[in-house]
Amino acid sequence: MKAVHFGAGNIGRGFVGLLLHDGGYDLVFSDVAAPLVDAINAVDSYTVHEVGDGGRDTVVTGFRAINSAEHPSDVVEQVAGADVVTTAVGPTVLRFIAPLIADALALRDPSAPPLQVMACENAINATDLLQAEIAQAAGDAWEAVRSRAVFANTAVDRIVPAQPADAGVDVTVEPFFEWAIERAPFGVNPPHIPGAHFVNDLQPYIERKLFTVNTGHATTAYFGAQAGIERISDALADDAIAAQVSAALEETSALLTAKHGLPVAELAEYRATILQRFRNPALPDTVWRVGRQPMRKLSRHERFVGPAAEAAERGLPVDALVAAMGAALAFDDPADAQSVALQQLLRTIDVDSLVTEVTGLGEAHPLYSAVREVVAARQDDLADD
Ligand SMILES: NC(=O)c1ccc[n+]([C@@H]2O[C@H](COP(=O)([O-])OP(=O)(O)OC[C@H]3O[C@@H](n4cnc5c(N)ncnc54)[C@H](O)[C@@H]3O)[C@@H](O)[C@H]2O)c1
Ligand SMILES: O=P(O)(O)OC[C@@H](O)[C@@H](O)[C@H](O)[C@H](O)CO
Repeated sequence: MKAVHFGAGNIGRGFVGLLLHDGGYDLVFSDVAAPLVDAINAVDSYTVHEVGDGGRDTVVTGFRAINSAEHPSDVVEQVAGADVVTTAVGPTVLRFIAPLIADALALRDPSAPPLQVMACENAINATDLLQAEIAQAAGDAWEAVRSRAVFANTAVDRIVPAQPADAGVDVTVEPFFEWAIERAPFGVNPPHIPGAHFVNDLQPYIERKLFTVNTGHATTAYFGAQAGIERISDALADDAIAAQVSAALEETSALLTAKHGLPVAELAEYRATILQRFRNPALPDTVWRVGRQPMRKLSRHERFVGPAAEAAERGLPVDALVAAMGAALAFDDPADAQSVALQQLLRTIDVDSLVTEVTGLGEAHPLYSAVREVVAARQDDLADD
């Protein structure tokens, strides 16, 4: 069995690749970072180090990497003959890999079992997005090739921090992981991924994950950055920040209960586990990694505006989520292109244009005025500087 995984970065090597290896797949990583591709091809194995309570080392073997920028036709050929394709490139990069998958479907033996495609990104229905991009790339050929692949949305959860430059291909991760995958698209032939679980309805899983793990993580990062703290575990050790994070997560949990009927006690336990994971002192995770790309994180269906908008529509509280958005607006990392762009927008466009452009909220939305207030406050702060 063969799997092609796009994006040999932190989660790609430290989680998706690891579980595919455990499932018995020969692994082909595809990436555009030449030094990373070379480093992967220079070794026969790499180690995933789990740090923290119960952590262990696992050695991954049976892989190679292809630079898709330099050798796109090699990647197309590998995908055409693969059983599984996964991605962990970031939701905004899916459109760049879609043409390769579209070309591979055109090349694929029509009598072969369908290629099983799963995007493993932090976004709602990322695989649907990838499928739409592949359809667009295939153009008129799509109808003829679409039956050669099946597409399943997934929710992946494991904290994999940025790796030190001297780590080589090895990856340091937390011990916890969860991978929920839609069952229906595979019929009677799901991929063999030990540790993953297949579910009938992914929406509660992906929303519980994105609106708890990622909302809480980002809230920690943005308040931590504002307080001049580097590490996520240190930020949560600050009582005031921990209280802000808990308050934001109580709001998202209330929404998850109202929307999906998730039990209150179960969500309280889920939140406690997550906060414990963030506090893992052995995990060298930073506010800069977790806060990266603040404009993506502040967009309409993401970890802040997504749950806050639905909560506001239901008359549920949103104050803590809006406060966290205020902290996100102050995230100022010169090394992050979106942070730089956001600070520039805050300085140059009017408050209503900014709310609409960044959050996608219309003026009539019940969340609009609260978000407008934190944007205006941030603009006032910048004007005073
Ligand atoms: N790190 C985590 O804790 C974690 C956990 C769950 C989900 N995720 C999600 O996984 C995705 C990747 O995150 P990450 O932390 O591994 O980031 P990362 O930056 O470590 O890895 C992304 C990789 O994608 C590669 N890439 C960029 N463009 C590409 C292209 N066109 N083709 C092939 N490869 C390309 C990059 O070179 C990089 O190696 C994101 O969507 C993220 O939200 C991350
Ligand atoms: O990857 P992002 O930028 O969407 O979010 C940053 C972190 O919150 C994220 O990578 C988490 O570590 C991960 O989602 C845990 O499963």
